[in-house]
Amino acid sequence: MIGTNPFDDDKLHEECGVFGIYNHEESAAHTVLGLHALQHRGQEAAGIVTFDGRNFHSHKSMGHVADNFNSQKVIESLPGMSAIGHVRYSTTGGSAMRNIQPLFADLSSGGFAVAHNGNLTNAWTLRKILVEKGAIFQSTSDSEVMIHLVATSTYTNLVDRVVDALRRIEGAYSVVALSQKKLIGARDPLGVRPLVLGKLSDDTYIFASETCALDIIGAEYIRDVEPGELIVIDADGLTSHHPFPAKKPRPCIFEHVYFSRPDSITNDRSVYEVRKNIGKELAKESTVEADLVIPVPDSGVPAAIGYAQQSGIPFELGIIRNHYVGRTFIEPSDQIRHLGVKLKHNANKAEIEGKSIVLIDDSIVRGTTSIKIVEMMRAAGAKEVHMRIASPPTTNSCFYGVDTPEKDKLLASRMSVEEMAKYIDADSLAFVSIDGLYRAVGETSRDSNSPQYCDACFSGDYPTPLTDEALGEDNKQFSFLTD
Ligand SMILES: O=P(O)(O)OC[C@H]1O[C@H](OP(=O)(O)OP(=O)(O)O)[C@H](O)[C@@H]1O
Ligand SMILES: NC(=O)CC[C@H](N)C(=O)O
Ligand code: SF4
Ligand SMILES: [Mg+2]
Repeated sequence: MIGTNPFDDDKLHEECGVFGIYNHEESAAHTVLGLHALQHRGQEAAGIVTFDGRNFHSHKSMGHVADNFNSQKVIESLPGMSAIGHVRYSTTGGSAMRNIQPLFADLSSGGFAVAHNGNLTNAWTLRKILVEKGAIFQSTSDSEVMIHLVATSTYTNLVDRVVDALRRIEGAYSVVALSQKKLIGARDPLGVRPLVLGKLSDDTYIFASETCALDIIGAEYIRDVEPGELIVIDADGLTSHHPFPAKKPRPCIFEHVYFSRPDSITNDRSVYEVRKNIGKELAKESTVEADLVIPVPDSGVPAAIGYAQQSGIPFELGIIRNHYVGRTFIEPSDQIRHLGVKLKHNANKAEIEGKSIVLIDDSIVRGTTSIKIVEMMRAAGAKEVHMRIASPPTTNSCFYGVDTPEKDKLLASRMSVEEMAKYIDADSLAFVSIDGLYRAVGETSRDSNSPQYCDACFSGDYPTPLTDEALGEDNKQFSFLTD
């Protein structure tokens, strides 16, 4: 027997993207496009489940959407007028075939598929209870707990059973679910992860993690699914439910900093505008005399534009990015990540040589990117290299569906800002303040009594109980097949 803990891998973790469409002749093809637009949220694996009025169909694959859903044969294997899809970056349960979503099960009420973005903070605790009662789990993913809770709920109607299941889970979830008759979209009571509602025609509805997935299929953005809201779409149209006690929302502020695509609207705000605002706040808080503002592409670009506009220092592309390399933050080993930074960025020497530069990046996580980029700028002849970061120091891990490694691997949890500056060999280093970040999203400051966003990775203030985490690793051992 192999003794491992299914909820403890040392893989890197990030986001996922979800998509759902109801009542469209080309539901699978639209889902492929939607997932392609959400590819930045998860590049490990992708999956689609459709329903054709009689049977469910599924295609899942490790890797990118464009590489695995690119043939007519695959699309034809997914017939039906409704579909849900998922792009995955694992947070709980390894990067394995059996953890690819949507997850599917035959319930007493019929087929049921679920796609989940987020991470449940009591998944292990619930799983243990369910296994003791005889549940046979098929995956090591936290998301599967939801299916078992729906399956074993004593309510008779499917929507009640879903609500019953969601009431028992803690943590973050934006889910889309598909049954024979219904497409369901739901967001956790705090609305930590995003989910939007769109429309293609009078009775063709769409759910997606971000509005960029609506744009790609020409759908109209209607509104965000509200925190704590569950929307059911079926032959009778759309019904909205608010089954949880009302809470002040705490959407993830890191979506604005890094995760969402800049052309998306998240929490009613343009991600691009917010990123530019963060750059402006950063310039106000941490001015420096320099010849050029240089973004660390891609994610540092909007903040660098804001910084340049506010400071009046010219903006130049001093680093060129190779677009055929994925996001380094989410590559699956330290070695590859280190190599990734070199493969990905190159100095535009002609611009850099002899200049004092302000480098702008959105975040420092492990410091892998910063250390290489500063070194690269110096090798290209930069006179001075000042680094400015468009988020506060990332000092805490995320338990809500985003890859931040264990706390001790986060550079800012181990070092002061001065120590980090030395470590990355920058002439100066500064981060935007937490209030500066809140100003950038339109608030006057962070309300410390009742924060408007989840910002736990900067503040350590987790908005939900961390039930599994509190048990400690030693108490969470399971005998389990490795992924
Ligand atoms: O301190 P680190 O551990 O290096 O992580 C932080 C870096 O990772 C991300 O970029 P990434 O290269 O992943 O993606 P991007 O191209 O979207 O900016 C982020 O934008 C930072 O640049
Ligand atoms: N990043 C995510 O949202 C992942 C969803 C889910 N927790 C999984 O690991 O599959
Ligand atoms: S801990 Fe950070 S990354 Fe995670 S949900 Fe909260 S703000 Fe977002
Ligand atoms: Mg980056």
